[in-house]
Amino acid sequence: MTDIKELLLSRIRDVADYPEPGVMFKDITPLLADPAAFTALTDALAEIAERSGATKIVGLEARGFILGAPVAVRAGLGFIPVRKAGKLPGATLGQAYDLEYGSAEIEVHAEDLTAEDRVLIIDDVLATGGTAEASVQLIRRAGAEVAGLAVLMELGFLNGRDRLEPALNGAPLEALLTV
Ligand SMILES: O=P(O)(O)OC[C@H]1O[C@H](OP(=O)(O)OP(=O)(O)O)[C@H](O)[C@@H]1O
Ligand SMILES: Nc1ncnc2[nH]cnc12
Repeated sequence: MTDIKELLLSRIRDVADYPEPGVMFKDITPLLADPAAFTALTDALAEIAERSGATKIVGLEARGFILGAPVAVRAGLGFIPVRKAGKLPGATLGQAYDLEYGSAEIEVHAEDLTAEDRVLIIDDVLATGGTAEASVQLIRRAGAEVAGLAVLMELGFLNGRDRLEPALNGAPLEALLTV
């Protein structure tokens, strides 16, 4: 494993049985609190953004905002928030989905994405892939192209990649870490 991967992994805390029994929660707050690790993560994701040819970064609420916003600034791209339903004030498009621990709906401002846009989606964790799959569908319905999806960590045992790959339709899924 590279030094950067070791650094990132060492700053992610496992919390058993959160938010419900049977879930091993991957807590990224120690990583965010460490400026060297947070900078290394931002740089690695910005490099993926530059390679992808993306014109915009979409971050998925809430932890995808924390990672996606500095990446957008670093890569010189606009940042578009995909929020949980009911939080955006303008005209929205929405998409329902299932989570490892529940179900939810996400929304985006319809006017934020156009047919000219190539979007890199950023989030912290790929678990079942439900959130990511819904975001891909949402971005396509908004008329934009999906340049790829980048996450800090993929939970391989939940097979989110298998669920997501048909929706990605050839666009890359890049995970800095896989556990
Ligand atoms: O692959 P999935 O099974 O869809 O799970 C992954 C999603 O779950 C978490 O977000 P959560 O909905 O818990 O929201 P939060 O970031 O607001 O805590 C995580 O940040 C991803 O967005
Ligand atoms: N196990 C997990 N840890 C952190 N975020 C998650 N989102 C879905 N499953 C998760």
